[in-house]
Amino acid sequence: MISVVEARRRILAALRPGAPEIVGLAQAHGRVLAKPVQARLTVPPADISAMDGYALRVADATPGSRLKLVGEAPAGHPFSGQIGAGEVVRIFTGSVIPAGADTVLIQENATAEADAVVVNEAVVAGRHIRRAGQDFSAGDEVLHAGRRLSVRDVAVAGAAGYPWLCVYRKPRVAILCTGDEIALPGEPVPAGGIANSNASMLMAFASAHGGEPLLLPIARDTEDAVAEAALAARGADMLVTTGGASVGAHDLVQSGLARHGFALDFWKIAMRPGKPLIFGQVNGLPVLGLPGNPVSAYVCASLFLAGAIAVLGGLDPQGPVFETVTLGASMKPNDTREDYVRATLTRAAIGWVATPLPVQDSGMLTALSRAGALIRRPPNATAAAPGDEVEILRLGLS
Ligand SMILES: Nc1nc2c(c(=O)[nH]1)N[C@H]1C(S)=C(S)[C@@H](COP(=O)(O)OP(=O)(O)OC[C@H]3O[C@@H](n4cnc5c(N)ncnc54)[C@H](O)[C@@H]3O)O[C@H]1N2
Ligand code: MOO
Repeated sequence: MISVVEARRRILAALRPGAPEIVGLAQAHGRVLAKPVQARLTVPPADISAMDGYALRVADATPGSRLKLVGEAPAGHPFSGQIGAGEVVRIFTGSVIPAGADTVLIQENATAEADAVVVNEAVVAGRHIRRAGQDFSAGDEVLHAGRRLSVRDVAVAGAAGYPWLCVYRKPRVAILCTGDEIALPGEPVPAGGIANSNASMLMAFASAHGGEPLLLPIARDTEDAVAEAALAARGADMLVTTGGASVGAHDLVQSGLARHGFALDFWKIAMRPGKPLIFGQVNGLPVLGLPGNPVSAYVCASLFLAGAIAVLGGLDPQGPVFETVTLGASMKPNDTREDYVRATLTRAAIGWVATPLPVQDSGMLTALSRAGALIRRPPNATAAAPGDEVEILRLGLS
């Protein structure tokens, strides 16, 4: 059995991002930039006023002086002339500073008359002026390729003059649930059967991590059904299966895929839950074979599928982010498998406290849903006591 770290390394090393595509700016949110954004515009485009008031020369702005009003320049309508000695132009926030002016007198510090303005407060040179290019200049690389675009990045690209962006395609994640006993939620359940919770869980998971989920029909426990489903997955960027990963006579994922020349990379990892994880390729399509137990499938998705979707979507490989918190209850020594223990996460005076849930069965979805974190127990970890430090993977919306 290989380690969790080695399994992640092998999966991520086998994946390449799909082709880039052009999408509208708002749709680019959450996508990974395939080409850098070089500003088409300079922002601000010229020296502009940050306030409503008057543009003038600082030398004229002595308190009590009466200056001649020679024009008005709203934002978007620059003053075409030049400000001379003793002159002011009415300006507004966003107005281009007229030629000849070197400062701004805010309107609260001036008295407006019909054709003149009286200065009430002294003014400092350059005050309230945003300089041309203060944010960026045309040609500057304002967003680098490989960046996952935040809402703020979308605003930067808009300001830089882009109506669309070139981003990596959302990875298409085909999801295949196997088993004679499962039925889609809402459909009649066979005797002794259960509702297929893995399908919707993995579809939501794939979407939350930037993928485009495609649900294949359930494959019953025959090699034929699995082989047929593998054909249906052609065109996807990854096939994720659940169930049929273990050693039972009805665990047919590998043998079904073998009909199409399945090239196994690894099977079985030193992890609990998630031991029977499968990874390989069928005709160049990466296949991640998750265990059927819903908790095992989820934990494997968190540790491997999230990173896989990220790489397929154009991001650099990166591991899950662990935090160190305080343990809330004692834990027994661990065996040779890396353990991911479902735990509640509470905020106390000492900081975050993770307390293992009493039942750790890998079929217990309610415990998984109540958990706020997975405690990572390294292989062969010694017994732990309340107050010890533990590493956790926080469980958020996904
Ligand atoms: N003799 C051994 N038996 C098992 C071993 C082992 O090493 N030796 N490993 C165990 C471990 S660990 C796991 S994990 C499971 C994984 O088995 P499979 O991937 O083959 O999964 P199934 O047997 O098909 O199903 C397991 C369990 O999960 C339920 N299931 C399956 N699909 C779904 C679904 N889509 N939605 C909800 N629940 C699902 C299924 O009904 C079973 O109860 O194997 C152990 N056995
Ligand atoms: O590894 Mo299984 O995934 O323990 O339940």
